[in-house]
Amino acid sequence: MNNVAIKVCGITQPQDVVALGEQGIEYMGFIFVEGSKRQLTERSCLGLLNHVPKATKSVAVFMNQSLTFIQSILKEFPVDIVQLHGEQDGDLVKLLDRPVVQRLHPFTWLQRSQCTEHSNLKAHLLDPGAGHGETFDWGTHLHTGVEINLSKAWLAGGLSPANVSEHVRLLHPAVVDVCSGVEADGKPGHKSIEKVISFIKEVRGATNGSPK
Ligand SMILES: O=C(O)c1ccccc1N[C@@H]1O[C@H](COP(=O)(O)O)[C@@H](O)[C@H]1O
Repeated sequence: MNNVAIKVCGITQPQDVVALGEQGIEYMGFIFVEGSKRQLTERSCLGLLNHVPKATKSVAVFMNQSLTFIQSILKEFPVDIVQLHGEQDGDLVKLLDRPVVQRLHPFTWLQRSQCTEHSNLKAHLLDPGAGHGETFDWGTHLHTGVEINLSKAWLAGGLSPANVSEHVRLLHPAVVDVCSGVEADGKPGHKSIEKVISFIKEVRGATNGSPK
């Protein structure tokens, strides 16, 4: 089986960036969504990006925000990838000068016809929710006879150390993306490194060891 890369999202603490870097996480996500419990400001982000190792790609997450706002953040913070999480964000993909990961609800992705592709679209992120740990019942759809190939897609939605290996074995995504499932109890934006280590172990155990 091909291996699967890991994105840990919703990081707000410099010490978490350092610890996740030491664990060799491939993608780290920073949330600029207004109203999110993990929302970063221009100021709070400054101290975070400096600690991201070269081998790790940084991802800035936006949802239903203006092009002007997104560009103003990108000007200050040279992140590698933009994640557009809103259902209404499709038109922005081609206007950004960075690779874009575009979130789609799994139902939308399964209908395929609605998935317009642009040259800077890096991947679709299949997620039924927005950082609330909401899961999707992929099993039901796998048994309808419709071909499901997630090998280029990123997968999120309530992933955790307890369920990630079954998702990897069942769906073989390119990247598994986790936010709330590896947080310290009752502390949104603060990662539990024990949970992250256990998540990594489950992902690597379900594949061959290193990322794609
Ligand atoms: O985490 C948030 O607060 C958030 C807010 C708005 C849009 C996206 C958000 N998080 C993203 O949700 C997925 C998965 O989250 P979870 O593992 O189900 O909790 C991840 O891509 C985050 O970037």
